[in-house]
Formats: sequence, C-alpha cells, structure tokens
Amino acid sequence: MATDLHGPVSARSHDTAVRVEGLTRSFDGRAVVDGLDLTLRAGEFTALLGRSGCGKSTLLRVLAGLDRDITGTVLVPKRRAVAFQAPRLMPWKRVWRNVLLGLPDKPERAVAERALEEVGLGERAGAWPKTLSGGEAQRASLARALVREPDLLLLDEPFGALDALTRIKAQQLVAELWQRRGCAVLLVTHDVDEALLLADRALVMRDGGIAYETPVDLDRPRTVGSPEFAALRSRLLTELGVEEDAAPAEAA
Ligand SMILES: Nc1ncnc2c1ncn2[C@@H]1O[C@H](COP(=O)(O)OP(=O)(O)OP(=O)(O)O)[C@@H](O)[C@H]1O
Repeated sequence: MATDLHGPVSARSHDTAVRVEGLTRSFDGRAVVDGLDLTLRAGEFTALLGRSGCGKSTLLRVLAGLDRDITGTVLVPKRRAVAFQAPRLMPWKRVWRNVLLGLPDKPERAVAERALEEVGLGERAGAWPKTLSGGEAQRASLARALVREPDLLLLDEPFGALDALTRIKAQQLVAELWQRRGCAVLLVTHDVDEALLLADRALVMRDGGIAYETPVDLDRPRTVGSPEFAALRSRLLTELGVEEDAAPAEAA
C-alpha cells in the first residue's frame, strides 16, 4: 500500500498511513519545507494549522504526488485523493463525468452516482457544474475524491470559501464520511475551531517543520465551548501567535 514518491514500494507497518522523514522543498533557494518529519496513522484525522505562507499547501501537494521536486523520504498510500478550496470542476463536463475524471479504468456512471449519493448529490449527477451552488460544487469535489476509495484523503481548506451554514454542513459531512470510510484524513485549515471539531490530532507548522502537535482528546460529537475545548483552542492560538481576543476562530 505504501508508495515511495522517489521510487519503489516500501514496506511499512499497517497502522501507518504516511511517513515523512527529512522532507525539504525549496523555491528559488528558499526551503519552505525544511527537514520535516511527519507520521499519520491509518484512519487518523489530522488537522494541519499554520500561518499563511508557512508551507501547508506545499506539504499537501507533495503528499498528493503533485510535486516531486523534493528531497527526503515520503511514504504514502497508493490510493489517495485530494480536494482543494476551489472545487476545480471542468465546466464542459457533467457532474458525474467530473467525478470520474482521470480514473484509469473508465468506470460507468453508476459508480459516480453512488459517490454523489454519499455526499447527498445523487440527483445532480447529470447537471452542469455551473448550475451547482458553492456547497454543492464542493460536495461534487468530495465525491470525486471518494470515488478513488482513498486510504488517505487530503483536504486543502475545503470549506474556506463556503458561507457559515454551508460550512457547518460540509464539516458534518466530512466527519460522517471519515467515520464511514475509515481513511486517514489530513485537513489543512486556518480555523482552529474547525480543527478541534473534526480532528484526532492537531499540528502546527512553522519554520518549515511541525513545530507543535497535540492530541484532540474530546468526545464526539463535539461542541465549541467546553472547558477542554477552550483550553486546546487557547494553546493552539498561542502556538499560532494569534491573540485570542483579536481573532477568536481564524488563525491567520
Ligand atoms: N510554485 C511556487 N513557486 C514559488 N514559490 C512558491 C510556490 N509555491 C509556494 N511557494 C511559496 O512557498 C511558501 C509557502 O506556500 P504555501 O502555499 O505552501 O503556504 P500555505 O501555508 O499553504 O499558505 P496559505 O495558508 O496562505 O494558503 C510561500 O511563501 C509561497 O509563496
């Protein structure tokens, strides 16, 4: 299941989804990711926080296999999928064709429809992307990720562009999908509350590495505002260098 981005499949333990050692990615001689180490357990939901420009998306792109201009070791599952803040649907293809886009074995429409049903969008399979709302387009993008049956789901601020209510619904959907599918999830977010509502573990990226991490040991379903939640939130905001009163939820 593990793929070494630099070459052959490598052995690793079954309870590890991702192993990264000494990862460095530079742009114009500047190391944005600098000797980073990271392990994600199979089935674990991890949130990745960090100030704007610290390298979160760069790390995600490397894990997705979209950027191989790296040094270090990166072991990831073969079955992995990514969803970005912008749904990136092809406007000239109907929704179901977008869901299947890029799959090698050309599955039939029913496969896309099942994934769309899972995100509550079964009835829009034949629609054109431009007729979808922002939240629906983001769910179509999630369906495109799910149809790949990933062991690792990479989410780069997938709720960032959604209005508050749609965002809450999308967060609940991701939590349900994660519990049903049991895949490892790495969620990049600016929102500390979102990280604490969803994740088993929160990481803070700084200076090219993981500068801080904490388990999020709260009962599910979670609510904002319990003393334990508030304590974790306060600690994460401190790590992010954000004044709690100045910015209650958004980290950067
Ligand atoms: N293709 C590229 N060419 C040059 N510099 C890049 C490239 N991609 C990223 N960078 C730089 O690397 C740094 C990290 O970018 P990245 O997008 O990973 O940050 P981020 O933590 O995801 O930020 P944000 O939270 O604002 O999305 C930034 O300074 C960015 O300008």
